[in-house]
Amino acid sequence: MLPVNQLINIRRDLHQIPEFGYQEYKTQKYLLDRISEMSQKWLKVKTWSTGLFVHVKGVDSHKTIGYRADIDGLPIDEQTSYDFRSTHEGAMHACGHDFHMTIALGVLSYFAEHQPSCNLLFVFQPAEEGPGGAKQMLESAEFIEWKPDKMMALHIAPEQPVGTIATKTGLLFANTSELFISLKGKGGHAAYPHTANDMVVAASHLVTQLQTIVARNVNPLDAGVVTIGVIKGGTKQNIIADSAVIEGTIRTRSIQTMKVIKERIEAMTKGLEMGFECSVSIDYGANYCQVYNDERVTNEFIEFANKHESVNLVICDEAMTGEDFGYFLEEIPGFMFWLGVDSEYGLHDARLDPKEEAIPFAVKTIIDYLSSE
Ligand SMILES: CC(=O)N[C@@H](CCC[C@H](N)C(=O)O)C(=O)O
Repeated sequence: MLPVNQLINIRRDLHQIPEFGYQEYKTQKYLLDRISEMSQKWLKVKTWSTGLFVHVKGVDSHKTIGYRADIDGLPIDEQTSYDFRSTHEGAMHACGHDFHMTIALGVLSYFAEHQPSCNLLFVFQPAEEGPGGAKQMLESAEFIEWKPDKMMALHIAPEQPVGTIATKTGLLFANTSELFISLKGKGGHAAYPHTANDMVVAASHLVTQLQTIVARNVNPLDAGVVTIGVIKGGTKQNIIADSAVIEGTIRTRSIQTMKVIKERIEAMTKGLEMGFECSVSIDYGANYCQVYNDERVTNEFIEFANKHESVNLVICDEAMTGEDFGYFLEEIPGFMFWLGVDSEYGLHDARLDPKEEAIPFAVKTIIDYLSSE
């Protein structure tokens, strides 16, 4: 296994160069450089867009296990006091993908030295935060050639202590849809509101109305989320805005509820068009299917984790987070789990502070798991 200080250095290097979906050029080069330092005896490396596939030939080539790590960062201005803070202004690894990549490299470097019993396929996937890379990688010729029989992935969990692995069978992460709404009205002088159709007022009404969907239209025994993360409109305090945009995300436990929420959004925007004499367009951006852990494969992993003396196994509840890893699990039995990293601040927070002790713990645990296969 790579020495702990090398793993930490890798994480810190990656932390400094977060890049957005399909712009992960430096990240891809960094990963290729680290992989080129490993023994190549059993490795085959293929780039895919800004991501990578690394195939490790096992002693017995009849079975392949896929291990996926996502590689993109988020548009967040980092507010940590690290001396290895992001060097890319306005970008941060605030969802732990620097951890995910480091752990994958740590596991890969071990199996580059110790031939695994079955084949392994490491998938370094771009654009998890959007617009999504899993579906495209899944459909690629490289993936089809090396298609795994089982897939696994992890995600850091700030709220769990180091040493914890949390997972469950069945639904783990929600169905998601991005939401982009664009409003067009008529601008004008702030002193002449009767001559204009103010899109700041219309957008404000719509944001408030959208909040009623989960409260009034979703079965309380089911669950949904409509979060608006962006509202933009206007150019100056004394000009009535002729346009506005609203951006958000929808999360549901079921595909049916996603349909209900989208229908309600469409009905509300139609009402807004009439009420404010404006035009509204909706774009649902990237949609991710749920992450659904296969019962048999997940139970086998749970059994392994239960027996592993250094693992604190937690059977957790599902979460409304999204993950395009769900697409892999639609086709291939597998599972995802949360890795405890004990951060006071959560995912997508500019102060996210995951504890680096979680990295060697994860590398060792995953090596042990894959070695037991
Ligand atoms: C684990 C995590 O935080 N994943 C993201 C996935 C984003 C999906 C998409 N861009 C959206 O916003 O709907 C999450 O926000 O849950």
